[in-house]
Amino acid sequence: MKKENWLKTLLSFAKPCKGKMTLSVLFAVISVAGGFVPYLGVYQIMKQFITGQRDWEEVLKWSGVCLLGYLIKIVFYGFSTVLSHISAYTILEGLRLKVADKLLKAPLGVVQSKSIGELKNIIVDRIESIEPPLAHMIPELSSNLLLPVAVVIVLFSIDWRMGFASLITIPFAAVPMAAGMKSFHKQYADYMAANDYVNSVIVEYVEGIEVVKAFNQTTSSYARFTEAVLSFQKFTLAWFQGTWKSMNLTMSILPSTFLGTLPAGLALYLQGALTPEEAAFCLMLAMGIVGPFLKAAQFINECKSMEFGVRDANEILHMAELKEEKQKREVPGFEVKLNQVSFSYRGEGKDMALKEVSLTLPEGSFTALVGPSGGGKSTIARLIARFWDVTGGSIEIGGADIRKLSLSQLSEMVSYVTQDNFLFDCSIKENIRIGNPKATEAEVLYAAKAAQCEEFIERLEHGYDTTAGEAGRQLSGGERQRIAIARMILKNTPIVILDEATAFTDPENEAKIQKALFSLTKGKTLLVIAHRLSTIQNADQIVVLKDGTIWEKGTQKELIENCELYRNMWKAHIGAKNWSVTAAEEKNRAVEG
Ligand SMILES: Nc1ncnc2c1ncn2[C@@H]1O[C@H](COP(=O)(O)OP(=O)(O)OP(=O)(O)O)[C@@H](O)[C@H]1O
Repeated sequence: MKKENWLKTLLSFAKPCKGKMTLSVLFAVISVAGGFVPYLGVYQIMKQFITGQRDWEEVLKWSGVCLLGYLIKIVFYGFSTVLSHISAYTILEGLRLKVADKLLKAPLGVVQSKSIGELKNIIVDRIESIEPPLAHMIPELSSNLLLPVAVVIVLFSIDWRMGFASLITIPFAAVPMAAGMKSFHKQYADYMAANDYVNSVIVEYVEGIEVVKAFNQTTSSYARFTEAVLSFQKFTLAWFQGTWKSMNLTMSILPSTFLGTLPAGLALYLQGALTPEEAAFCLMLAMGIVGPFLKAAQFINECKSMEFGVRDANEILHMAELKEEKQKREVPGFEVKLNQVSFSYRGEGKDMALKEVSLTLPEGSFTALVGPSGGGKSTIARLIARFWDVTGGSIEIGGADIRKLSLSQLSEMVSYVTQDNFLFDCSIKENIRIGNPKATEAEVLYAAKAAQCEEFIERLEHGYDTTAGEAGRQLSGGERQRIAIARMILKNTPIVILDEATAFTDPENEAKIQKALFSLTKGKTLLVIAHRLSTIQNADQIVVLKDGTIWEKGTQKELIENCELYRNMWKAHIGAKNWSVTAAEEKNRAVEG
């Protein structure tokens, strides 16, 4: 992966808010300048008293100046903060959109090589962790750094010895600080790795809670979970124990500026080099150096968190993309052709899921893929939908290599319904509308009806407006599949792939859906993967796949006559069907008896 500087990446997303960021810096500087005015005001007031003038008008004037300075500081700090927050959210928005876009453009395998926990960690937590430092850095870091710098400059301008005296604690504090920071980057990287691990184990635990409940009765029996939590706790404790001494020492030495300024101020006053008001002013100024400086030091941690956030986001931003043409291409037909297609999920030429498969799905025909588990049926379907690119050979639609089409053009041509049907947390209606966001209400209802969804949707409390989350567990696997089929019907593409699309549906509904599907897909290039062979017996061609190669192909009649593998599969299917009918009859007889 190409390594890019994290700051460069971050700034590349800052382009739309460059003006706002510049203004934010400018306002922060004005705020710092405003914050310095009260120091000068207090000095003038002090002078009135120390010199014995006590001109109340002067005192009142300088009090007003202090108040004005303070107001300028607050108001401009507010402006700066607002602008820096707007900029931070703009940067985060750009980053999140780019990451989401990247996930769509990357091959599915690359995305799936990361666990859900890992992805959630990057997209939700890491990117979110960039926001607070980003939003606060400009106003806070500017004031917390510029103010001490300005104070030190003023101290030097009053007397260079007072300037040095105010910095006396720095070399002493630097020693323990350097010791504490020695392995900061490595420790932080280890902390992030430990954090990632514990997060991904927690997400895995929550995702697999059903299995945990079924096979382990208590949390502690889920060893991986407890071990991960414990090791994270141990790691953080060890880190804290390794650094608290040096950090506490630094924090106690650094603010003790009086150790330098008090004796120096007194000595210079006694020598006559400083007037009493100058000496008092220097002592007052020296006290204002360390507080902001320590606050600025907190940003070291925040900057690291930002660095790691951007670095991890960068990992996604630099994922390999499926190459695509930007321009739409004229595709004369919808015949699908696999030319010597080979494919390995590992991309290294080993564990070939498909080996030089050549197959034509004529336009408007119905092809079924059958065969033993692991034969490569779903792989063919995924490759046609271009979730991955073929390792060898090519796939054409209407004579055009699908790698030469844009992903959106391909998506307009191909619908792919799988066994895993994800419902987004919006209404059932909106979930169906994903198939075609421009569909009218009537079209959505029509698709739902055709996919036999109406009966169970009407059962839900808010019908079509029930959110998928609300419907949640109320929806069975078969019902979810029917929603996915409704999406496909609404999408209305010329090529349709159904990968075990009705596997979870009960036989009665399956028959109805099949009927609807076959009438709705008439004239389309249809590819069906099914284990229930009775559902595909009328296919124009049935392709038997075994071990990544085409074992045999033909019509149902031809295969029963010529292909022993298919014949056995058919017998097993019919046997299972007869068995289930007989079992049901026996059960009925027992109930009646
Ligand atoms: N995401 C993946 N990563 C790695 N290997 C995979 C992946 N998906 C499938 N495979 C492997 O590729 C081969 C073909 O799998 P495929 O899912 O295409 O078979 P199938 O015929 O559809 O099986 P089934 O009928 O069980 O769904 C199998 O050996 C499988 O283990």
